[in-house]
Amino acid sequence: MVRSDSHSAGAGDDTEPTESARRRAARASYGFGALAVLAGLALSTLVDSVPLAYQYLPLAVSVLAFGLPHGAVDHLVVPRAANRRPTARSFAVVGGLYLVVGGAYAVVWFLAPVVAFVLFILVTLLHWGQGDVYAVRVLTGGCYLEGLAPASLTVLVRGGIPMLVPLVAFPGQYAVVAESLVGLFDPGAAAALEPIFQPTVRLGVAVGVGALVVGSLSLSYRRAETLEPWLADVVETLGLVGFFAVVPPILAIGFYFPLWHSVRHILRTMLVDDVASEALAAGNDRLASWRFVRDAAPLTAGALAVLGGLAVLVPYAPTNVPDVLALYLVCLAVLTLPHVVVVTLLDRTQGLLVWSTTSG
Ligand SMILES: CC1=C(/C=C/C(C)=C/C=C/C(C)=C/C=O)C(C)(C)CCC1
Ligand SMILES: [Fe+2]
Repeated sequence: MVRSDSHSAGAGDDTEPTESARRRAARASYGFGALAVLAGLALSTLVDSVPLAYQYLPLAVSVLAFGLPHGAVDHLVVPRAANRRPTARSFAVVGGLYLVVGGAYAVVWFLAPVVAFVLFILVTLLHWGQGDVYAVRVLTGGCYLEGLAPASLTVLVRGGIPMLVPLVAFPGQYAVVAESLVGLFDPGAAAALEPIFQPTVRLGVAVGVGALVVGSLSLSYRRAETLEPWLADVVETLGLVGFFAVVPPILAIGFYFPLWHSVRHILRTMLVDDVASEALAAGNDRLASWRFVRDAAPLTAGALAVLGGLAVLVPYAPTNVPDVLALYLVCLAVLTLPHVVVVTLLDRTQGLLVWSTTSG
């Protein structure tokens, strides 16, 4: 099931991008990440005077820029990573997966929106954590994440920061967003979430996230052979904690989702695409980007059709900007569950699945 070269994520076979492509991707991921964090921090100093509706702007832009498109090449990535040509069958498998898993989860939103919302937070936590484990291991070269314990802790830390720090720091806005998502299906139901916004629960969450950060970074420190990747991990982790503790969450997620999570995944898809990877290695970012845009365009349109379908089907159609963005988030939720399956298969194909590594 797992190839023998799994430790080095496929090093030495011809599906592996050249080292210079990987380094260029790493630099781009740091650049966009720093942009997200610094822009968010800079803007958040002005945010008190900016109407809430404008805080939704970056999230709205992510519909077309990076966010929604980042999953729109899911039908191509696994065959490409395995050095196979995508076939009609592989398209059908991914299409069927989206239909069955996404469809079933959409039904949960209609029948039990509070359960669906909590699931959304948990799935996002695992998925964003999973994405950052890839980035730390492959882009930053953090070999210390091989093995179940350090990788799982880093998943929880990197995904827990965007999903849980805002709950501690901005419970009011968190509750408003939760209400607007759940309210598309059942306006009264969100009251069931009230306990999670209580001070004692938030204190527990804060202590838990703090312990995970300290535990995870100390374990990684002990396992790191060289200090540099670990230091980069520390800077990113603490930078994200500060970012989500200070920047109001709608704005924060609006910067993080496209410019951090999505950009990193898009770079990953470029590295498994021979043409884009060679272009990156040659410094031809335009060609690499064009390949991605071309590959992602059809299913980005498909995702917009899902958004349109949901707009028609939800019992309480959106009437204002926050509700439209709530609808977008529900659409993301439904598309993300099958996307997580594809990314997990990609992890497995690249020998990065935490429970398939043999060391540690
Ligand atoms: C906007 C927002 C929230 C939730 C955002 C989520 C859960 C986004 C998920 C996006 C995904 C899964 C993208 C695909 O990779 C919170 C945390 C409730 C806090 C208030 C602002
Ligand atoms: Fe993703």
